[in-house]
Amino acid sequence: MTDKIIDWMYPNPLYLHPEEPLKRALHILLENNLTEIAVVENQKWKGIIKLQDVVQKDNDEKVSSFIRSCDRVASADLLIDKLQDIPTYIVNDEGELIGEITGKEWLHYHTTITKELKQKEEMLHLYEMVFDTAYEGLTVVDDKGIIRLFNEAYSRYVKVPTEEAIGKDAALIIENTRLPVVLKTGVPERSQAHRLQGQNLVVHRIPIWKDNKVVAAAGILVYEGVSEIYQVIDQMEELDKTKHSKFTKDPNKKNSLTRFEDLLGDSPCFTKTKKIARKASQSKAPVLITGESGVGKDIVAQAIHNESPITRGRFISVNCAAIPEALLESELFGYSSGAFTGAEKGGKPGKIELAHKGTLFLDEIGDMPLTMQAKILRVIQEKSVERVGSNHQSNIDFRLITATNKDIKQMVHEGTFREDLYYRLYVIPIHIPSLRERAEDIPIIVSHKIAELNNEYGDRKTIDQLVVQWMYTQPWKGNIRELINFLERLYVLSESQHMTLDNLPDDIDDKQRLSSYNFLANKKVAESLSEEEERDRIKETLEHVKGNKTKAAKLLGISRATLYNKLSRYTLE
Ligand SMILES: Nc1ncnc2c1ncn2[C@@H]1O[C@H](COP(=O)(O)OP(=O)(O)OP(=O)(O)O)[C@@H](O)[C@H]1O
Repeated sequence: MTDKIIDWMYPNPLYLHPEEPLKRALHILLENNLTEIAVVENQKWKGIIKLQDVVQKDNDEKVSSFIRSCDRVASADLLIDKLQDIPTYIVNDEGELIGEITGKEWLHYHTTITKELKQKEEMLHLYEMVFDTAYEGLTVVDDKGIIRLFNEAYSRYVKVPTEEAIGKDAALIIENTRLPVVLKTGVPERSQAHRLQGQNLVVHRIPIWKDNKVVAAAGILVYEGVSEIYQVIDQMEELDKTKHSKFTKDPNKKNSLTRFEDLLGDSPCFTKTKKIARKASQSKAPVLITGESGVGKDIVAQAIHNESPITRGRFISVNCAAIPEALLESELFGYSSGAFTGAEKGGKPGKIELAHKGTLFLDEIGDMPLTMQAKILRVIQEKSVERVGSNHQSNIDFRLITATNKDIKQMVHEGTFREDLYYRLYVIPIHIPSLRERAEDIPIIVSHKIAELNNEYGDRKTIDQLVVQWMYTQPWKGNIRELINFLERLYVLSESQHMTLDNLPDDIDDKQRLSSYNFLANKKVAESLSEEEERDRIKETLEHVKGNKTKAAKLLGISRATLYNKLSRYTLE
């Protein structure tokens, strides 16, 4: 409920027609204990008549002769606390009477807000108590770095009384504080070691974003002493061990692989996606993951497999768009020896066979040719597979995850995707929202990526808040992949330790910028480049990363294999 009049007014006010006799007017006024009443003709507001004007008059006279104008008229959009007097008549833009605020509505509004205020006060008191009695040191600084909140625990750590700290610049009160840096960068710094009063502590520094701007930052000192971390880590390892034994999985098998906690982002829409994916991992039902390119379909599929207590085999991934149609069948089904000229002796198992007891991930399923769709459908129905050139059927048991950035339902309507297969795949649909729809996840992704890069390059670079703000405004058509490629490029190219907007290349305008960064991943851009231009861009990228092909492929947004192909085509090796 807002404070607007529309939410509080009485929508069916009493009124009279100008042609009605005073007799009726008097009757209504006296019966309802009113001193005035509205007059309306053809729904249009005409004014009011007052009891004092009509009380001694001839009862057969008409209401129209006694209408007075009245300035207690307001629109329904006005805030109720702006009203000067009651009763006030609510009239819309067409001049129609649509409600009124009398003493009754006014009282209702006031008792409600008083109650709400009281509840808020109680909540505030509760927050204050939690804040003050928390075991962790908590502080909040405003956008200028001035301490606004400072709890008892924090006061103990820094040995400055709370009253003294409040209102002071954090840099003067907290030794080596990095809260001003977090205010500047807008990027959270979690679980960082910090030395305070000769004591090693672990701190979190969290920027608080509002309307695309950092408005404050919170500092949290989590542990009394670093040694406690080791105890916590030990406890966590214990917990992990019991979890693995419960699921009787090989604890080393999937440890280094993607898990749900590795999926960065806690925006409401992405949290929902993760929740569905987590549930899906506990069953064997087929999953169909949809979402634009680069949103994380592949890693969500991996997390589902890795967290599954059921699929103990391998995660086998096949990109249906990347394999030429002629090879797809032998890739998926394998072949027997002598199936065709050049076939390996003893034959070769296909990806479906390799996924036995594990997960088969068919990426870009929308690009699977119709003939192959029929064959896959048969495998799903019969749970058996036959290698090309053999008539031996092997039973197989696998969990199927498919992904696409196409509208498969539309493809079914158009007849390019089999309806029966669609319904086999569409059991648990998981949609991953685009980065545009969850821009609030950008800072956490940036923070992780920069920490990773710092680790990799043995550096301590930071990023300016304006760059993060600018990131909020970008379309990120290539989603997370584009964002992390962009960050890596910015990191590598920036010569200063603090990456600012100045480090963005200025030879291209904003719109082109991002598509140019991983230009080869973007089909349209790649197609529009001449061979010479493509060669130059690859050469330039390789020079920037000092010949490191893995990094070059990442920056270009292509696989290493594609990069090698291009290098040999352009004789750049
Ligand atoms: N939530 C996330 N947290 C961390 N990294 C992510 C997240 N989502 C995606 N990524 C990273 O972004 C890149 C692209 O992700 P992925 O390959 O899974 O996308 P995709 O939707 O399968 O793309 P495509 O449709 O082009 O195959 C990968 O490097 C992946 O690790």
